[in-house]
Amino acid sequence: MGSKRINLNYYPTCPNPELTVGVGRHSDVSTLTILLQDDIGGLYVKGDNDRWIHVPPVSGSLVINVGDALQIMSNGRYKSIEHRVVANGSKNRISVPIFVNPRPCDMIGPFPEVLEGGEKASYKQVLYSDYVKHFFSKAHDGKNTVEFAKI
Ligand SMILES: O=C(O)CCC(=O)C(=O)O
Ligand SMILES: [Fe+2]
Repeated sequence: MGSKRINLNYYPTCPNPELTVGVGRHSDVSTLTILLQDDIGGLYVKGDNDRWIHVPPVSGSLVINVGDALQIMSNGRYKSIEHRVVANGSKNRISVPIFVNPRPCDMIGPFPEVLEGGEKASYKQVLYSDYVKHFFSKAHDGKNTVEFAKI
């Protein structure tokens, strides 16, 4: 299913990383994101107790992040991961995320198979392009975008 989008992210050295937002906290709108990062580091995910956990670069490995579309389609079984990027004080950083997305024209909502045992839907059907438009209509705001699809 769907469309793929590849971004090439370049984070130049930042003399005052503590005063700068690399990428603000957000969850991706994808189903899954496959991320290649170089050896600099700076990606953090939100863990239990709202603690930020650094995702250390591991040579030859990819980071797989769950996105909002999969959270919605799985009726919350899989939770999208909130993450952010902190700039580096002495080195440039590059990352290459591949966002595996539904197609813009797809309606997304909990899969019928997920609800067939009588589970109540937590999300409504939304046009994926509307969901993405909503995401880009505002500043990054943690996991608030998914509220757009909440019942
Ligand atoms: O640079 C990274 O490690 C992550 C970038 C990111 O979160 C994004 O492009 O959505
Ligand atoms: Fe992201």
